[in-house]
Amino acid sequence: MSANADIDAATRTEGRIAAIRGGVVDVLFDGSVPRIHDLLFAGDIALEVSALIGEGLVRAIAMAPVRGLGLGMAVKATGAPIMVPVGDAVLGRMLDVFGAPIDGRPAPEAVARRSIHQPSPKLSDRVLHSEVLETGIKAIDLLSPIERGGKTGLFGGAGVGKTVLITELINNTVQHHKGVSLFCGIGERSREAEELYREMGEAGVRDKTVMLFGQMNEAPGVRFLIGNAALTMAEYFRDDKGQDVLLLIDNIFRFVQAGAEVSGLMGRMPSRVGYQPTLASELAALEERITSTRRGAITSIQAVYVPADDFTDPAAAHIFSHLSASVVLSRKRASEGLYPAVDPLASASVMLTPSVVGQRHYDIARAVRRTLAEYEELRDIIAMLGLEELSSADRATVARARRLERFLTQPFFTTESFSGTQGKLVPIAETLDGCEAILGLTEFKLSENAYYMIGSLDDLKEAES
Ligand SMILES: Nc1ncnc2c1ncn2[C@@H]1O[C@H](COP(=O)(O)OP(=O)(O)OP(=O)(O)O)[C@@H](O)[C@H]1O
Repeated sequence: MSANADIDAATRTEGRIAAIRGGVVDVLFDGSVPRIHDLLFAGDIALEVSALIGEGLVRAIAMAPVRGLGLGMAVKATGAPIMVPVGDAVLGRMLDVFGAPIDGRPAPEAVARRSIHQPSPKLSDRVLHSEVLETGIKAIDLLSPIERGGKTGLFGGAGVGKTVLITELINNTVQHHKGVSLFCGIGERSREAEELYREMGEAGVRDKTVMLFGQMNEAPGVRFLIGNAALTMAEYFRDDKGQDVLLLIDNIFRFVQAGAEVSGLMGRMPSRVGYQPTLASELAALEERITSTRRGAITSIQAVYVPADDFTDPAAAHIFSHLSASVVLSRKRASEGLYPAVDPLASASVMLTPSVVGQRHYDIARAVRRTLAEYEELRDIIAMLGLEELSSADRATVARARRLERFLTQPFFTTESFSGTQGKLVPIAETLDGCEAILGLTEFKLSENAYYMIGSLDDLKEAES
């Protein structure tokens, strides 16, 4: 090849649209061909290269509705992937997948930019913590303690309280968190984004928080990549500044769903239950970046929508396998008004061992679970024969279990406006004392309802007097 041809190829970075199918655009380059993940522009519509077909043809995903595009239109290759701003300048801001502001304020100036696609840390760089992040939420701290530097999932079907719980966790933990917090909204309602931005401002924590949104009205490409954009910013705080990062994601299921949409648009054959064949590797690529290294920790809390309340759903099952703690929200509890609707038998955490939480906590948590499990078994008998047919020991178990169930409900700060009850933060020591006292009850002077929506047992005493 002559030197001339080389120069020619390097400068000829313009292609033409060869096909448009939904949000997928094929572009033909007759000079140098862009690489995977390169950013292209057709007018002002951004496209990300996601497959190289051969003979100059690349397949790209549109990051916005493709209205106005036509065959033969010119496409510019930028020669680089999507780059987002990193650094302290993004703190206090609400940004999109390109790191552009969506809070109505000017773009952060003079900032370094990094590609949203980064490898995950090497296995040898990763560290394991065995420290618990206390949330002040009784049911979680007792039964499914959150690992500092680990990944926790909040699982639940539609409308069982995932968003309320994640907002409450922000309220309870962001203020006390020493490092920075990052909120990543994927595929949820835009209204929730606005509410959160306002709440963060009111709570006075916006200055150490970054909020990124790729909401449900946006293109699948945006929803698919917004998590990567958030992680690039989180990695900067972890690796360059050595800070601890609290990463909240609502909702990681929407990432998998966006991947399925992209896969369908790309013409790939779907796999189990209609999901993309690449589900496991796509999810692992994102989840493996959420790790703690010697330089800093990323603690992530991820809301996980469970389609049709089916926990065997491939997306839910795959997400589950990446987590160190899972808080499962149950529809049955929500329908009984037992909020937060944490299912005590299905929720679990690797932190719940005597060596991490201590023998007493471990024993109390087991006793609570056992009592509730026994009550579950007795429910059928009660339904068929009535409570009177039970032995007095079983009746006492039922009485204790129903009081425990109610004691594990809690008024939230974030629901004050519609529940009318003041929110309560309960230290784990008081949760343990309360559960221990209820487990030891032999006489039941107070009604079950006395235990409903209180903080610690001290509130009970107030109600008594
Ligand atoms: N802790 C709580 N206390 C009182 N009410 C609650 C609580 N959690 C949830 N709710 C009720 O349940 C409703 C749905 O909660 P939320 O929006 O968090 O559900 P979700 O699981 O995120 O739903 P979706 O899948 O639709 O996003 C709330 O609007 C509220 O009425």
